[in-house]
Amino acid sequence: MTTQPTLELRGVDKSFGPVHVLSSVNLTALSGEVTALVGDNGAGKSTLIKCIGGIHRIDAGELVFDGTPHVVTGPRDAAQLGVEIVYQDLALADNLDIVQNMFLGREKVTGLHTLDENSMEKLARQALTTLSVRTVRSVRQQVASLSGGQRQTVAIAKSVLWQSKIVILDEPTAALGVAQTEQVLDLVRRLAEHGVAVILVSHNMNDVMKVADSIGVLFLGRMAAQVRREDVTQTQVVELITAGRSGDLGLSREESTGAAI
Ligand SMILES: Nc1ncnc2c1ncn2[C@@H]1O[C@H](COP(=O)(O)OP(=O)(O)OP(=O)(O)O)[C@@H](O)[C@H]1O
Repeated sequence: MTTQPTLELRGVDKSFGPVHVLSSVNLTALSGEVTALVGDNGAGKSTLIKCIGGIHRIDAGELVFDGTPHVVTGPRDAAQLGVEIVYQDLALADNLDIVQNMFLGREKVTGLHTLDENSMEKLARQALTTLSVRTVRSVRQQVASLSGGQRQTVAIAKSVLWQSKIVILDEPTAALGVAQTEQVLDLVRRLAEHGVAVILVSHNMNDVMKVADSIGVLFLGRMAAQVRREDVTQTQVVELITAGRSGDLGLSREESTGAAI
């Protein structure tokens, strides 16, 4: 039985003027799975996620959501399709508390046109509970007082609150210590277990091998291969990242473009 991907990229091209950044990129992300997106500096990862998030328009190819091709016209359009990107710098407002951050720009109001604090507080707490988050003491805590791991937790829980279908995490553990990294990786898995298609952009091979179900490797703007995690060793993934091919896998750069997952 084949499962319909939540997101599929088919032959995506993107250039900036004369700079050809993405060439014929294919990628598949399934609901309930973590799809890692890896590649060396400048391979095109950020450009790719910005294309999915509607920040860049693709030049050619298709973005297919739940089986239907869609021209993503901007970030708002992407959000309506259920895409949420959690950037490394998080874009949380330090001077606001957790509830205010989770509802920023999308506040709930009562019939009397006042902020519905009770309902927002309840929903924020529910989102954290859904992900079994126990590290945050109060949803009324100011974000400035949270640790790096707790901030990631809030940013990820926000995607649960807004029922995102595709959550793209950009280097979520880059600034974290060992214990907090473990907590965030657990959270990434739980997010996928809730049926979200998670795309994890990471340079950290330990993280990738620990949580990914599938790994897409970009090499100089081409998808060198997308492979199941259980079918590869870390060494093979590193080879794909650095050389665009892995002899052991029998995948050449040309042959493997769009390789089956
Ligand atoms: N707006 C732009 N104009 C011109 N070139 C760009 C633009 N954005 C990205 N590039 C180029 O596209 C290539 C891919 O960059 P991108 O940031 O997508 O790579 P990356 O894989 O995310 O790298 P890193 O891991 O270092 O963040 C780079 O050569 C970069 O210089």
